[in-house]
Amino acid sequence: MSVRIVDVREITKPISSPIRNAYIDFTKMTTSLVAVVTDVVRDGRRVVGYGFNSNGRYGQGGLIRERFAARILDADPKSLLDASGDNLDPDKVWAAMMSNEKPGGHGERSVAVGTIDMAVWDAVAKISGKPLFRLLAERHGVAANPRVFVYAAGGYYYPGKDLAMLRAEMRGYLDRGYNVVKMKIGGAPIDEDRTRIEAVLKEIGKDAQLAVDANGRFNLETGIAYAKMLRDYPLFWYEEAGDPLDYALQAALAEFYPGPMATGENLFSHQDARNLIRYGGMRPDRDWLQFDCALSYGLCEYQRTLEVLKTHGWSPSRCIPHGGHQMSLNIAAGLGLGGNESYPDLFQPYGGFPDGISVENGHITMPDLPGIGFEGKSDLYKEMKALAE
Ligand SMILES: O=C([O-])CC(=O)C(=O)O
Ligand SMILES: [Mg+2]
Repeated sequence: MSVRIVDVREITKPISSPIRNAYIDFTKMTTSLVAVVTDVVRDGRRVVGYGFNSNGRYGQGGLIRERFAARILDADPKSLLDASGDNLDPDKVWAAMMSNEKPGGHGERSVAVGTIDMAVWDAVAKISGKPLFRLLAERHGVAANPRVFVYAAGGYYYPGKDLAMLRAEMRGYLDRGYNVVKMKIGGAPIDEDRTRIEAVLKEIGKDAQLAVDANGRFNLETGIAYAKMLRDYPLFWYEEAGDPLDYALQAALAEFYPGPMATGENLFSHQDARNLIRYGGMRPDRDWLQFDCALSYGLCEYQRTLEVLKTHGWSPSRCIPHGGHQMSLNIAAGLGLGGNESYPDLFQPYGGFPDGISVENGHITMPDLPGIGFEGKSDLYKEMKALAE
């Protein structure tokens, strides 16, 4: 059977909203939607793999069109196949994309590559006729676990939002079955953030736990001041206190914050992840790693990151990726991650779960849909189909 990538399409879509974290607002946020079109037909339909670049970085149309899609389409189709010749080899497609790219200084090419890589894995799993999480578990010789922990991320700042609205938002997440919720900090003075945190803790009581996210805003002094304030509360985690690349700051914070900390969503390669593990003082018994494959060269690279973690004594169960997309849900279910982020009210239609999947006791159960499962989410699939079918 011949398998050939006949086209790689990209369109940049808005995912804008008036929300703000401590570092950016999302009024102009976009994402790249990508389709990898193959010549394979399954159940009477052409197999198309889809991907998008999570959130927080902008659309990558320029890089995708000028370099990464072009290299795939220029490659000898046979050089992209696995040993059986019956399917694509994601690592070979990845290598074709990255030919003539120097190491280091990852910039945003990791986002462009991660977006295409998601679409390639979607196509590969669809050609195999399997859900991606089952294909991954088979490849790694581990048992898949379709039940995945998810938490509700929100608690953003936005114009006119008062404590009652913040509390109502968090109550809404509990009502939908979540038992861990997340809110932003660092976008207001520390006393105001303390009041916001206390309001949320009062609202959620014993029903749930609260994580807080500073989005890399703090210098060492402010990060420590917040650590001293936050350690009064039983938080699920204290996230991204300082600049994502300031490993010494992250390490210093551990002296002031005995509770769990989380970071990694803005580290875009296995080399950066390794530096965090080597120099960031992260503690494998309690801290959390949030690398998002869509932003960081995709699942081919994420598997290398998991290898790095293993070498340094970290379990994949300490990873709860950023981004709230179905790709990371598949990795979590297939390779035993600790769970995945979700944004119940944001970044639609891109984030979230297939239709009919509900959160129960902070977990969802993956349906057995071929590929990543985008076809099961009708609002998202409508956008995807318009690009390629
Ligand atoms: O506000 C953002 O950029 C998203 C974020 O940090 C998260 O989901 O952890
Ligand atoms: Mg974050």
